[in-house]
Amino acid sequence: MKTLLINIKELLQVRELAISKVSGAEMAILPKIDNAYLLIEDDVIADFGTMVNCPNIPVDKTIDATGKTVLPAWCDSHTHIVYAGNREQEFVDRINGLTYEEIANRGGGILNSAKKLNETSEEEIYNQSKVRLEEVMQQGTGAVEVKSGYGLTVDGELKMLRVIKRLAQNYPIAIKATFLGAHAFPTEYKENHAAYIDVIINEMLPKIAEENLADYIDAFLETGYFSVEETERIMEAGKKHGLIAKIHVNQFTAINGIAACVKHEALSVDHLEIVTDEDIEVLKNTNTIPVALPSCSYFISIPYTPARKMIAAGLPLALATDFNPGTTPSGNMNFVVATACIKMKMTPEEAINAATINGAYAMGLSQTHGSITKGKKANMIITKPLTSYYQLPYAFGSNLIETVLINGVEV
Ligand SMILES: N=CN[C@@H](CCC(=O)O)C(=O)O
Ligand SMILES: [Zn+2]
Repeated sequence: MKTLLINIKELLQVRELAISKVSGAEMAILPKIDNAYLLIEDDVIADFGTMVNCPNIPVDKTIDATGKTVLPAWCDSHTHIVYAGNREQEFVDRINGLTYEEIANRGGGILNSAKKLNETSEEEIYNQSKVRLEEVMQQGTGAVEVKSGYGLTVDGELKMLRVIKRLAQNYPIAIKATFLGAHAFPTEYKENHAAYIDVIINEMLPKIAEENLADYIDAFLETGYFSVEETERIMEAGKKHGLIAKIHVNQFTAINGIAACVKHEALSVDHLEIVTDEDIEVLKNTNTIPVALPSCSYFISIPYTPARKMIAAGLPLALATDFNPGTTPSGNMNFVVATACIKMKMTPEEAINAATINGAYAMGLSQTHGSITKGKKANMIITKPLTSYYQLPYAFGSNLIETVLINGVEV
């Protein structure tokens, strides 16, 4: 099957050579071809260039993209798409003055979602989650990481990971699964953290490895959740089962967690709303990518990740949604890109790099996703006619996407 896109006004994120990520000043550069064509063969990008060199070959389908922008589909490297029910009541409680922390201390928050998840059947969780997955695909996401972490019991965590596996089998979008048993301490382990960590390491992890249910391991490294030492135990145990770390850290407090993640060669450190100079220093010249989640900052009114400071220090930065029922009930990467520009002062070029190639890197997919490169998956967004790609973050409330292709097929 051959599909030819012609007359593309702007073809963005064109990388002749596959790169793994962009860092620091490189993030301001978004290579593009004006008046371009792009050839898709089956599920991969076969060729692209300027219209003057457009091949005159028989194809199965031609898409005329006059006036439109084409760019790689978003790569959302941090989500909790699989959950049961919602937390609308906590949303209203926060409007009425309670904080996220106060709600969590009353048994709400993650423990509220865990209760709902353990009371809901696997089939029902699958049905609720697939609606969200279908929605984010329509919004231009072509690769996504999904975490467990609302089970907090052996059965609950396995149930979540099996749902993620089933979604990966049934949908064309690339899905990476992350085991987040260390998301919160269940009430019965509140006074005995070591015992819950033993359950994670000795009961959950071996079963997850046996069924090959996860690619990565995560923990909520935060004051009141998992300490640096506890998270180190989790990362070490994960590594023994071949699971690389991607860690929630520095959401509310900076407690030297990032240094521990770098020491354990984490692929990514995510949230980073609170970042110290030492945290930035320790990330320099490492393979660990920081991931910012601006719609979480927006939704629960916490600081935004200091992108300017991090990029000025030469660091790479990825953007992701954090789609979850508590702090970010939205998986819309278009909103994330716009909010990064509006609130974090990232340029459109930096934000698009962060949401495509760097997002792909943050879930180990940059060899196949995140740029317009021959041989990569034909995952792309075709916009409505735009004056320029600046409109994507500028017109933040408009749906500017006309078509989404995943593996070369319209979704
Ligand atoms: N911070 C930890 N985990 C999620 C929120 C969990 C929840 O409130 O359900 C996050 O990334 O924001
Ligand atoms: Zn999260």
